[in-house]
Amino acid sequence: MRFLPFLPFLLQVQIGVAIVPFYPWFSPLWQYEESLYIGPYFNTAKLNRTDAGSAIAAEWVRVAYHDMANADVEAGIGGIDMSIAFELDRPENPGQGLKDALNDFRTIYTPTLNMADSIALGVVFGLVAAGGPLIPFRGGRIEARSAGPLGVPQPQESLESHTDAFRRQGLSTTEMIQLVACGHSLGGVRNPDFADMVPEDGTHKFFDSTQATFDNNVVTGYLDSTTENPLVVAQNATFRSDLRIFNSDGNKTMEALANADAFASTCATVMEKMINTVPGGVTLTEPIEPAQFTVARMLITALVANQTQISVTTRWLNPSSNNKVTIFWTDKLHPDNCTREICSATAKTVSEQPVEPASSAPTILATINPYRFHKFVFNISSTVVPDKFWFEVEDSAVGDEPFIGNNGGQGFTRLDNFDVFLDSVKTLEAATNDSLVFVVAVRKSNRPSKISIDYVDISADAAPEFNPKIDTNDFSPDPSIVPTFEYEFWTAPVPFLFSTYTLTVVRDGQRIVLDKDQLITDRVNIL
Ligand code: HEM
Repeated sequence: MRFLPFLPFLLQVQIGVAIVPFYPWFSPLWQYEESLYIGPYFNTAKLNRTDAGSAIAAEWVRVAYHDMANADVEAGIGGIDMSIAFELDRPENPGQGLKDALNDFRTIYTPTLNMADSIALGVVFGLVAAGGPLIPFRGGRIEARSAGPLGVPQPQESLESHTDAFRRQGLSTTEMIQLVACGHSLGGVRNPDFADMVPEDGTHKFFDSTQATFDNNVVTGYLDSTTENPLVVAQNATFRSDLRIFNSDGNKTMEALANADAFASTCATVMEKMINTVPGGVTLTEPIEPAQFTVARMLITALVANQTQISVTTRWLNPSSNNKVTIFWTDKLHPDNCTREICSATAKTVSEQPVEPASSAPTILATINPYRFHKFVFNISSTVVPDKFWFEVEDSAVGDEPFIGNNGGQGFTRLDNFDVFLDSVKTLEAATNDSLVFVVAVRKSNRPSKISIDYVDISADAAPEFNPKIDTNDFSPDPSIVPTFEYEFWTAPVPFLFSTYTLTVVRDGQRIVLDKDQLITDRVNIL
């Protein structure tokens, strides 16, 4: 499977006097930005999973710490790299919570937003969703392929062993106290995992009374001795690791965290340090900022009357009330016929945030960064070969001249000028069958020799357990679907449980790879 080249640097555009980041269409940076601020990959409905007892955010934060905790920063070994997926049978990693968290990330896997980056993003989303601070997200983590060394601290260990472990992780004693207090703001201790501390079958003892809210009650309850945190008040003193850690500097650090604002900003700093701890040789991107202007969801449909329908959505940050967007395109075969008047369309529908279901983390991020979406739906003749799209945004924030959204000068192109596109997906009405049929439209005048789909199979038997697996199927012409004037239709089966896919088109010995974002369809045909 081939993906577009990685661009670790930050590109910029000027809006009025402000310089804002720009992420090229379909680049990994563009995918990170979409994941962070809109969330089509990182399905945040998972934050509302109800089978956990603890807040989902607690599971996401704990899995990140357990992934990072065996790091040896000086030796450049370990960090956030998903090695935890290979370490779940160790006594230092007990609990269904770690597995459930990894399962959440596995089902949204893409090669860019891989398991290691998802573990880090889970902390960003988890904290915000629990009312905590927004920490910057950098992408670029690399997945481990095997287990790392032992090294996750356990409650029965001594203070000295904890201090050593945190030093190995690159954290001072003060940072150890801060990170433990911040982490233990969420969730608690579970009976099946630590029956010595929580003896009643199937129960939890939370670290504080607000286990789903990221606040400093865990600190204030400890300081005024009202806490029921099992790691402070466990009957068996051996398990009181939080107590030993919290008072290891005479409570100086805990007293500073008693101020709610100081707690939020300190936690943002140490949690960011935690998720940015990566193995030597891994370079993270700059923090992913909200883009000023971006384009998503280009849907293409072959209509019977020799027309192709295009639907595409743009997103504009901090819109003024007079904000208006127009789309333009070129026609590769008949450029002279394609004037500004003929080859342009205005937005059909306009929507403001929030676009995601209530209470999901991207909604919160989007509230901080208000967007306006413009959706275009228009038809062009199927004989047109559109090789470039661009947008003009009129908005008083950018002055009298419109902002030209042309993807850094390249235009928004599809690599194959609409010669192959995903037209629809066939499925059974009840989602009980085990495969879908992908239908691609193929321009008859430019038939490829081969079309295949690589998809990430996330069915439960992937091995190792949380490691997504990539499978390939070939398309073949399907005479049961009536061709249009320009297009015929090819089909290939894909199992229900996939997270992402790319299409490879081979023509004249050349391979063109289109990824999922260039291959979206809203059309689902019932078989
Ligand atoms: C000496 C260090 C630490 C020890 C001994 C320790 C110990 C524990 C224990 C025993 C549990 C209960 C787990 C279960 O019942 O399944 C727990 C839960 C948790 N820990 Fe820690 N922890 C430490 C550091 C941290 C750090 C640094 C973080 C994050 C920054 C963290 C985040 C969490 C979270 C969020 C939970 C709740 C999980 C849930 O409710 O599902 N811990 N910890």
